[in-house]
Amino acid sequence: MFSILRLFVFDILPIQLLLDISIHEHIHLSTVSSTKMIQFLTPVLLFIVLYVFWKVYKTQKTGRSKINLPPGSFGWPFLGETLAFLRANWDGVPERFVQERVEKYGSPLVFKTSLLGDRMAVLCGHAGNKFLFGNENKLVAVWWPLPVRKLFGRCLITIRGDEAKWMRKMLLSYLGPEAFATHYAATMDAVTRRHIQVHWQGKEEVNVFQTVKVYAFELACRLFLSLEEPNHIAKLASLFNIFMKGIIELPINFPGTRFYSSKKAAAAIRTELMMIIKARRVELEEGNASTSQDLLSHLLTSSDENGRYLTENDIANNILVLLFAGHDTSAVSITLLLKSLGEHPNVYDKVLKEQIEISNAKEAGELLKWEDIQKMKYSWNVVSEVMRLTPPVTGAYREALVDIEYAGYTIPKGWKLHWSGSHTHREEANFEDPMRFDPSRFEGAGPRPFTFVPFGGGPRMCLGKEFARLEVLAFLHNIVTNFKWDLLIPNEKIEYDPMPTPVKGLPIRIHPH
Ligand code: HEM
Repeated sequence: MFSILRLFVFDILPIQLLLDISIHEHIHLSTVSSTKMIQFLTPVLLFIVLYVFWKVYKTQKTGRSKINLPPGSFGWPFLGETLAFLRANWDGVPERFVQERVEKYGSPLVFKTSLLGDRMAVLCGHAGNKFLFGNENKLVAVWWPLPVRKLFGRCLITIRGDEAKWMRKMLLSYLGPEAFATHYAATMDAVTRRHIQVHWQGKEEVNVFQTVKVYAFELACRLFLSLEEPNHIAKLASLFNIFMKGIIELPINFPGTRFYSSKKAAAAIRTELMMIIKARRVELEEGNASTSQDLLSHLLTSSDENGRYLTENDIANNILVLLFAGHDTSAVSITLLLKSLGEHPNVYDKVLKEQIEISNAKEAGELLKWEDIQKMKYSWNVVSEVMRLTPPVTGAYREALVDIEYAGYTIPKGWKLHWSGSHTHREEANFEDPMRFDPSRFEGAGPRPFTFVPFGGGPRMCLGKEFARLEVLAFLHNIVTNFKWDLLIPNEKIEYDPMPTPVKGLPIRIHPH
């Protein structure tokens, strides 16, 4: 967690840029004498001190300016209110940061703060979500912290405007509901069955999070790249674990830092992906692969209406993003789902009943179809209630493209904006008795628009929503029809790092039916 803090603190100062530029990869510290070291560091430190003073001056100046900024506080110099924000996450109640300020400033629709090293406006509640989701590319644009932008290169999440719209359309032609869900339900079911056979059957105890992380990665490798060979997947998975560690770190590209290792791992994954891409191109040309067998074939053979294709680099970078965005999110959702079902046996019984009805209507051994997924209504309400109480992605960020007038205040151009699903999902105004676990909230018309936003909304809504829905439901179907389970640590604490996970990974004891 301290790595996140360090990232945020350092992100305030462009020290990382300085270090990135001035400490070249080939300088080995051991060969530099201490005098030389002092000579080198003195101007660097001087620069930092001057920069710090300049930044304080600028922050205070903005605070005194005539612009009618939203209520709120920029907190401590440099740190802003990042510590309070992180503390709420560490305590497992991320919504507290927003709630305390909403109460303090008299229920505003927006308040100002300083987070992640930037001045920021937090837009509260469903009105804030509606405003941000509805103004993408007009008043606001998606924004990710520096290490993310540096590590991923040109891909969907690091580009904006028309180019991003085009790239999204290309990816959605595979991942969208019509294309994806209708064709890939059976493949997902087959992979899930195999996973359960290998990792669950014959076991007495399972650590859910560790196990479903393997499942989510294998599934993505299968559906994106048709990779099945266990050693190949394991090699990619281990590179991926190193890569993930640098995403929320100081972007110092120097041997020994996590960012450096992450960048190297990203380069190795890209090399691997490029080899797979090139081999596939040959297979497609020789008729040894089908155009619809997976995401890769689809992207290599699909063009837009003007005949424009994604480049091989674009494909490699976007597959990297999809593996990143779709890996832990699904694993977290499944883990929290199993936790809730372990805590609410009556809900488990109803889910089991629904899933057995679906199984009974099928031939022995027949795989799930899209129509079966459509029948899992109660099960999806349960998943939705789990994501309402503990959204795997607590919120996201945007950047103001112009000065924005909102709720009677001005949010200056360049400020960052934050929407918080974890706060909206627990507001009394949106959900009666919000802390109660109650899947029936999603029956009928369900929650009001913009009050339930686990996948975000608008043009930047989660691209993998259908993938995630299918994945979680296919897993749920197979797990409840095979097992019942007890939680080995009742009320296991959830920590956010940055996604919500039970602190011990949810160890359970499983009982086959
Ligand atoms: C339960 C699982 C998941 C949850 C809760 C989730 C949540 C989210 C949220 C909240 C966003 C929007 C962030 C924003 O407003 O900027 C997002 C974006 C995204 N998600 Fe997911 N996600 C999940 C699974 C997946 C999967 C399985 C994939 C890939 C197959 C995926 C790919 C993406 C991508 C590429 C974006 C960026 C879209 C863009 O910027 O245009 N997600 N996700």
